Amino acid sequence: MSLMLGCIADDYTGASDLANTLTRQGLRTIQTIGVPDAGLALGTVDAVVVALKTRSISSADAVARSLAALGWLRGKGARHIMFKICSTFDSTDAGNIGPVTEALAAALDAPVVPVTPAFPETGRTVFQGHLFVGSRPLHESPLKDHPLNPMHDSDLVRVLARQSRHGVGLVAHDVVSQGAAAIAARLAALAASGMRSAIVDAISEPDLIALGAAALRLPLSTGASGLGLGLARAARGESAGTAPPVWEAPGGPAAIIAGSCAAATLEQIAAVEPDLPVHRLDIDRLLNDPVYADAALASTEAQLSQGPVLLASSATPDVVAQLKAAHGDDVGARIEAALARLAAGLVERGVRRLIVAGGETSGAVIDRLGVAALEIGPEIAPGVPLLRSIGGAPMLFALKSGNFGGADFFRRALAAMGVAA
Ligand SMILES: Nc1ncnc2c1ncn2[C@@H]1O[C@H](COP(=O)(O)OP(=O)(O)OP(=O)(O)O)[C@@H](O)[C@H]1O
Ligand SMILES: O=C(O)[C@@H](O)C(=O)CO
Repeated sequence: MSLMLGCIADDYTGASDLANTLTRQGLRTIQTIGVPDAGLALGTVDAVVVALKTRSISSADAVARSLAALGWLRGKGARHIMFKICSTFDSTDAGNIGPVTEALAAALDAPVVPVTPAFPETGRTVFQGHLFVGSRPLHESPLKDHPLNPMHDSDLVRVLARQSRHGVGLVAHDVVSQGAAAIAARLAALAASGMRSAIVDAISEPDLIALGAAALRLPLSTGASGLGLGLARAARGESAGTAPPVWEAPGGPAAIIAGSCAAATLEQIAAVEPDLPVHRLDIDRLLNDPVYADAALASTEAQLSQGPVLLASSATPDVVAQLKAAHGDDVGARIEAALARLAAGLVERGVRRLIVAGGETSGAVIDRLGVAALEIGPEIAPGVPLLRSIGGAPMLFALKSGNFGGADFFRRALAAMGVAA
């Protein structure tokens, strides 16, 4: 059986966000962690999202890993490839959205690649090539303070052009609003004039549905979950979707690990603090004192038998800036590794329901736990589904993108896992 859609995601929370959207649009979807081993039983699926951790690595590595994922998806007969990026276009001038898109396009012989991070359900819209987060342009949103890739330019044609070897065009909203045929004609005209990719405006679901129909005729598209919605609608027709599965909650305690410093995550931690133990980690000690992590784990043990526990490195932009100045630019990666070790320690202590906040943090944790693939369950919040591991003793997960979810996200996620907080 060939796949309707083969997707390559540049981080793990982004992958589960896309898998959630595809599932809700009626495509049977699974998320794999990296390129699967030959032994992974796929079952009958319409779409596979291969989750990579390539958003913040060197562009050469990101290209190599994405091409490996492409090779596997083509082996499964994927009819269209979507490269899933962040709805806030998280990247630097060195990449990786441009280099990976161009490498995939070359491998697929794609004449032009439509690119849009629009995801109106979570407030991300693109108009005249400018990305808005809610009512603010990207460069005035909290993304200007991101610890790994602060975003200082809202003009995505300009941002993508700085990362690309070929010209970048724009399919503006006046064209998008005329529907799929008009979008396809504009993309073909841009290709004829030498452009190899184009930012596509989208401010609403009808825009995304029109874009999906135009994009599906091409071999490759790049975007966030809104593009996924459009592609799924086009691939699947007007299907009402499949009912989300109901899973029996595994026994064992629940815990939350937060490595995201996004404004939404900070608010979510504060909101749950009156109801459960919150360990705000001392980053200097976490990075430098070999016994600190063990002591932190030991102090959670008695608490875990009473209810969920939250361990957080999350900090405000001023504290993040101080830590980067004191420890260097790789402080983020070192914190991720420390949080992943803590997550493994929690699992050794019986935790079977785990919520992780932050895409890079989720990548480090899921890799450390050796999860091979994930099934997609009911939606907890827009862009965040409940997940169940495939292979081995099942665990439940929620992998939350930094800026997703309302103030009560952790309570909702725990409830979805059968835990009262
Ligand atoms: N106190 C801190 N100081 C500096 N960096 C931190 C601190 N706590 C966490 N970090 C790092 O900040 C980065 C946060 O990235 P992560 O992707 O996990 O969250 P996010 O960007 O909010 O989420 P997403 O990518 O899903 O939007 C990680 O590299 C993490 O280790
Ligand atoms: O698109 C988004 O915003 C998310 O799925 C994500 O990728 C954040 O890491």
